[in-house]
Amino acid sequence: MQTEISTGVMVPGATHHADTRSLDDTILRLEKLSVHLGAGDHARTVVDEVSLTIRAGECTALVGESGSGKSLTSLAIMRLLPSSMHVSGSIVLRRQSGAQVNVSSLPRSELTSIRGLEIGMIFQEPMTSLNPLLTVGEQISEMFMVHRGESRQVAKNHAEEMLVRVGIPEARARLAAMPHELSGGMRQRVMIAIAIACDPRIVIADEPTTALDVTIQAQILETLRGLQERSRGMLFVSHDLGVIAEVADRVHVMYAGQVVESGSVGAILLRARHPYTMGLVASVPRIDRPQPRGAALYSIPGRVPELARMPAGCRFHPRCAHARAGLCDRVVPQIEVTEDGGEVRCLRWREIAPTDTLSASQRGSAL
Ligand SMILES: Nc1ncnc2c1ncn2[C@@H]1O[C@H](COP(=O)(O)OP(=O)(O)OP(=O)(O)O)[C@@H](O)[C@H]1O
Ligand code: NI
Repeated sequence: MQTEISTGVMVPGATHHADTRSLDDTILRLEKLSVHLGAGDHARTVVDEVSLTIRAGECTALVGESGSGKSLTSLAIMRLLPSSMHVSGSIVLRRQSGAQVNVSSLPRSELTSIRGLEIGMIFQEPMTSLNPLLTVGEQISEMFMVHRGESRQVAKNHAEEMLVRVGIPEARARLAAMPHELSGGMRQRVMIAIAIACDPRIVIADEPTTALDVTIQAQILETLRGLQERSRGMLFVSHDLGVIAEVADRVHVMYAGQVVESGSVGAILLRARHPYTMGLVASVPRIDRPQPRGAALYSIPGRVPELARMPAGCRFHPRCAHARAGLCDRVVPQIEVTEDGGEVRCLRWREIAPTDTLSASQRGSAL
């Protein structure tokens, strides 16, 4: 059932950022992208009408707990979903030629002209995405040989340049290294080199630093930030709002397959409106507010619901301290646009929004 009670402006879909920037900055736009699993009576929607924009020079982030649909959203863009899934909605890509295509309806034969060339992808675990039997030089060179038709020697020189660009020392010698001879951080740099070799205008990074220790994580984030200065746009996926705060310009918070809030990174961190976002913010360790020794960080009680047992009304209501019986357990909240151009999917956001999320979290766990 759809909502009949409105606490504010109702907006179908999530396409109305109060944004003054030129539309020409847009490289990729998801319009109500949904991912469906299975067919017939057993069909389930695992990603539900996600709309977002990736712009040149900007990093758009997806954040949310495990199982919220972040990876499926990025795999859908790359057309890498398992065969048991299909999508609805559109994935509009402005190609380097200027032509617009809907990636979701592109014939398979044209996908090689998108992957690597228009969109590069970096995954969490480089060991599973790198070929263990080829040197890193061969794997980077292959991008130039396949996509640009370069000779082996020219491609090798370009591969060396890429290693330098992603901060790998002794690049010439490293070309001959096998993936297992490199540290986790170096392997992730190789993955980045492969992803950006053909200068794609979009890079999708799905948990690119999750497998790395904190120091290396910071270095990789620094490298990724450096790559963004140009006309490239990034989609950055992470469950860690602390990492997101370091790289993102805009943030979309996902819960149980839906975007529940979006906004600038500043608005999300300082003026979260959705109780779920407030919980995520309160669970980020803060350098300027050290935890008392032995004190655990706040964590949101409960778990993300299973697909087969999606709660009625607001999907978050069973975990929400602000949920009101008779309302939140009955009425499905729609996306509403906030005055600062953000979006929020909560029936009570106007009543509960604190002036400052930090003061809310400082008050303790009472969200
Ligand atoms: N191949 C699959 N078959 C069936 N269900 C799947 C498959 N892959 C993912 N799912 C389900 O879809 C939902 C979203 O998964 P997804 O991997 O996108 O989550 P995520 O937000 O990336 O989580 P994580 O932080 O753990 O990577 C989950 O409930 C998951 O169980
Ligand atoms: Ni994931």
